Amino acid sequence: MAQLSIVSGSVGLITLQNPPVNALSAAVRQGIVDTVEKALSDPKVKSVVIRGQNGVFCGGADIKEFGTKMTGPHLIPMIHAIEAGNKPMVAAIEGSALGGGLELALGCHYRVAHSKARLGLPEVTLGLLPAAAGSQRLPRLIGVPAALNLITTGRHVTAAEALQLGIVDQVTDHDTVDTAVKFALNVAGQSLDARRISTFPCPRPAELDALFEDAMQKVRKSARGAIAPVACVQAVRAAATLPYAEGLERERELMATLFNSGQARALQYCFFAQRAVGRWSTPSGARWDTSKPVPVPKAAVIGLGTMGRGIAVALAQTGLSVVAVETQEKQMMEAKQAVSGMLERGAKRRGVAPVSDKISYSGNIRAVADVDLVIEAVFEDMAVKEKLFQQLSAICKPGALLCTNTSALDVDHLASQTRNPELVVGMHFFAPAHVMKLLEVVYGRRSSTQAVATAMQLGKKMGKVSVAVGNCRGFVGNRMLKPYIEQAFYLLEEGATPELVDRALEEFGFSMGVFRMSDLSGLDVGWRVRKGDGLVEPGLASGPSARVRQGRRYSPLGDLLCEQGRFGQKTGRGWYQYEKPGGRVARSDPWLHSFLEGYRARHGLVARRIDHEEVLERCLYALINEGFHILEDGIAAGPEDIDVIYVFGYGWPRHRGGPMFYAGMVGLAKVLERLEHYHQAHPDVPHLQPCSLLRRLVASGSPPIHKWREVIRKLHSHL
Ligand SMILES: C/C=C(\C)C(=O)SCCNC(=O)CCNC(=O)[C@H](O)C(C)(C)COP(=O)(O)OP(=O)(O)OC[C@H]1O[C@@H](n2cnc3c(N)ncnc32)[C@H](O)[C@@H]1OP(=O)(O)O
Repeated sequence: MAQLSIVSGSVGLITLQNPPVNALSAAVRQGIVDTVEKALSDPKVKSVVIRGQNGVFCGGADIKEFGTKMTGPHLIPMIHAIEAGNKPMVAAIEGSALGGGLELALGCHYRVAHSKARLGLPEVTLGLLPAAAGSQRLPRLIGVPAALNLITTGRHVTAAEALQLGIVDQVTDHDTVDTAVKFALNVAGQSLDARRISTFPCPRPAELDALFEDAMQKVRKSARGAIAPVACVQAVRAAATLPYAEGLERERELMATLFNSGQARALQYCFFAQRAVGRWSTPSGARWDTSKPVPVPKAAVIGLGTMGRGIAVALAQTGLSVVAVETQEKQMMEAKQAVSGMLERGAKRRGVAPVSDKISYSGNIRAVADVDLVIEAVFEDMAVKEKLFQQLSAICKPGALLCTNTSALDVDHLASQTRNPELVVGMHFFAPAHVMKLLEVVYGRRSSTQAVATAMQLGKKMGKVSVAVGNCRGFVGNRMLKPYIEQAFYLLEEGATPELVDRALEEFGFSMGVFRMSDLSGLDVGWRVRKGDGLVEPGLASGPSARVRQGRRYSPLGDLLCEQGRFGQKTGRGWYQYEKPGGRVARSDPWLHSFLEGYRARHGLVARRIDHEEVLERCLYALINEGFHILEDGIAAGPEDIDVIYVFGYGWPRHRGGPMFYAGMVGLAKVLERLEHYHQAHPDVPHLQPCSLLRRLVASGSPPIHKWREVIRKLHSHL
């Protein structure tokens, strides 16, 4: 899967052939070994250009091969043979040169890149390090600080930055291969002594120890328990402190540890899961590859609160004309200012001009008459939304899609308020909507294939990871969050503190524990929902019935805090205390601790010692159990959809793969056994009762996650 031809009389042109990204599969590696050998031994060939087919240099090692038995030549000796060869080798980089792709290019003596190319060593994002000598060559080429930055973050750099850093020798706007061939003709016959990066001494910055300590501290802080970034620092340190061959050996050892870690498997699973959700399907038979989205040049956002502002910005940044509607004057004034600030900051970050002219504002809902798609982001109240959908149905042009940004309400009910329910879907964004990558596209019973396809495509255009999900209370993300939060409340009743619960979850890898998160998003949000559900009963201060609602265990702790005006960060008090309303730094609050003691005393609850293991098992397994119910109900098409939603929308640590992948890693039988144990201890908590799909999976031998769909399919065919 690599071909050699001779061009311009004396240049050997090697073309990697493995679409779509020319990943370095065993066949491609063998092809490179063979063609390089041929080119080096052919007296007609004076210099060589290596390029990739179809405008992509190389996307790196073939990730699909990672879980399989290694066959074919190894990358390190293959790249070494290129570097050690006695004819100049020039990498012609178009599209991407990532991971093993860039390492291959670093083995070449020269690199020419197209101005639109992207280069990087993203192995860390797959739980690995650049172990085809990338961790040893890159610091020798561009210095330790820059190499540390690229290798520990995995970020892709533009060709311009690569030139500035010294990764490439030339950038062109013209045909890359033609330019590289000319380059190869020019350097033919020249000495290669100064071009073999592995022979370069690694620049040793002053204060080397301090630099690495600082780098280590930084990655430990941001890695949230991921081990690959730490190993990356160690590998670069080896480059800076050891001779090349010893550094290479250290790279190999570190890689072996990472490769066999569950984290690498989890991160590689996430890579493919993120792509799998794009191949969506619905129970009605609608599919990504057979449905046709309609173009959406003009959209409207209704309601310019926090969510509406973010959505308007995200749409404008995608290039759509946006009509932003807000009926309250004060809110409109604040929104205009906030939106223009967001657009300016976004433009500055991306190095482009702000797109303020893309948004027009109106206080009149009739302004949406000619748009192709409306996203409603008004107050989370069914009566308000019902009325709005009735109005939209009358105002909008025929065929316009009506989307709701509700985070939990019934999309079918909203659709029933319109003349064309097939044009209604949910587009559930996450705050801040112009930043967060996740979008849940909620199809209702009557949503047309075209409506789902259009919302999915718009999400993709907006740079979102869009997941198609069915309609139910809370959809996927928020439905699973409910039992998780509920367990956290129960743990407080039983003797835990917010600090203990949050610490356990943050050590697990969540960006924020449940109580810090609740303080950030506002306790009043859940309070309003519980009120709407008829769960809040302020009169019931004590006695056993105070902790039972609608026939099941209920914790009124959140309601009690709200009754005290403790809404979290915005009021300066919640589960923690803050320096002032709007403060960000959570501090332990003695008031809260004595409040909890008083609460337990009032309800005859005796505090017991609760450890991190119990916090994790109860909170996470309750959430996972709900995930199995969601699969059983057909609300998510597969476990990947749930995992992507949790990783991109809920701060689930990516190196743990998502809740469903994590359940598989822990062992489904263990998850089942612990749920049974906790349900026995808390029979009044239905969320702890193991889902029958989990039982069925365990009974069928706990198949690997990619086989779950078969079990689910069988289950559905029996229903
Ligand atoms: C040791 C480890 C070493 C030496 C490594 O090299 S590890 C691999 C390092 N490389 C990467 O991490 C790059 C991964 N790929 C990407 O970032 C992107 O795919 C891309 C920037 C190269 C292209 O992006 P895009 O154009 O948006 O396309 P997709 O991401 O959708 O990918 C298209 C299909 O190609 C599959 N793919 C991509 N890269 C690889 C790979 N390295 N190995 C195997 N398969 C790869 C990807 O899954 C898509 O497949 P489908 O989903 O369409 O089936």
